[in-house]
Amino acid sequence: MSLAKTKHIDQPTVLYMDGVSVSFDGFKALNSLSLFIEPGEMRAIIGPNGAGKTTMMDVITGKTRPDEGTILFNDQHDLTRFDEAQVANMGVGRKFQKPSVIESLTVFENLEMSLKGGRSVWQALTHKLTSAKQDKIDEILSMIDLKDRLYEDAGSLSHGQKQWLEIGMLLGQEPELLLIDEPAAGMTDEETMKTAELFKELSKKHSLMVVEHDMDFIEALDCRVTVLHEGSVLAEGSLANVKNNQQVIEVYLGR
Ligand SMILES: Nc1ncnc2c1ncn2[C@@H]1O[C@H](COP(=O)(O)OP(=O)(O)OP(=O)(O)O)[C@@H](O)[C@H]1O
Repeated sequence: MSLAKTKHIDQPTVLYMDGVSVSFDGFKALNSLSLFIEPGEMRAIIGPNGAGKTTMMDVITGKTRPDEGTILFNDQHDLTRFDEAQVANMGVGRKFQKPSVIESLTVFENLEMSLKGGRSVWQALTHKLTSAKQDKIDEILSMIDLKDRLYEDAGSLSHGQKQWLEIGMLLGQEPELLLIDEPAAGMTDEETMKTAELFKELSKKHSLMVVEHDMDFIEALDCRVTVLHEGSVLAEGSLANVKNNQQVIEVYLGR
């Protein structure tokens, strides 16, 4: 039986999770979680502390193995069977909350290092990139708006710029699905809105799952929202829709 036959919906999905549960010492961090993301979709995930948002990203990316449930990438790869490196290679990129750019390297060097396929021995010896790789770096730089900081150390960038650089480094891996954890945390209002614009641009070519608490940012993303609570989906819909949901107000927004 092909894996796709285990799906309970007909439409194509880039990410399909059904009945996913994870327990830590008897406590269910994920409790029969089911959600799916369509190809090319941007989805915001919100929910109170401890709702299971990080654990959900951990099971998608092969960091944590679920006790039960189905997780499919592109309707064909059963992600529960692979480790973190394999899932990343398949095209699922993850950005943790804290930027992990190498501060002593320049913006260019950070990006160069992140490119898929790395550098060949010849390129490393001659310090030359293939024109395809140079084009890729140019494309990423325009996207993250760091063209004029190219040869400066990443350590000299603002917090927001470091986050954008790290997103650029993820793009170097050419992921199909990006999982991004609290990108707006610590950003100025201006950086937050610029990040929303960047994500809208990214969503033209990638599918995105964005975990965030900042409601202004989520409003600017203008996408479907899933509310997690106690390890499962409490509500799903437009932001306006979930904001008016009485249960969502009680467990999250009304606090
Ligand atoms: N390795 C672990 N061992 C034991 N309990 C864990 C572990 N990881 C997570 N938990 C528990 O599972 C629940 C869900 O945690 P998780 O970090 O996924 O929530 P979250 O929605 O990401 O929260 P936050 O918004 O605070 O980041 C929490 O109660 C947490 O304490």
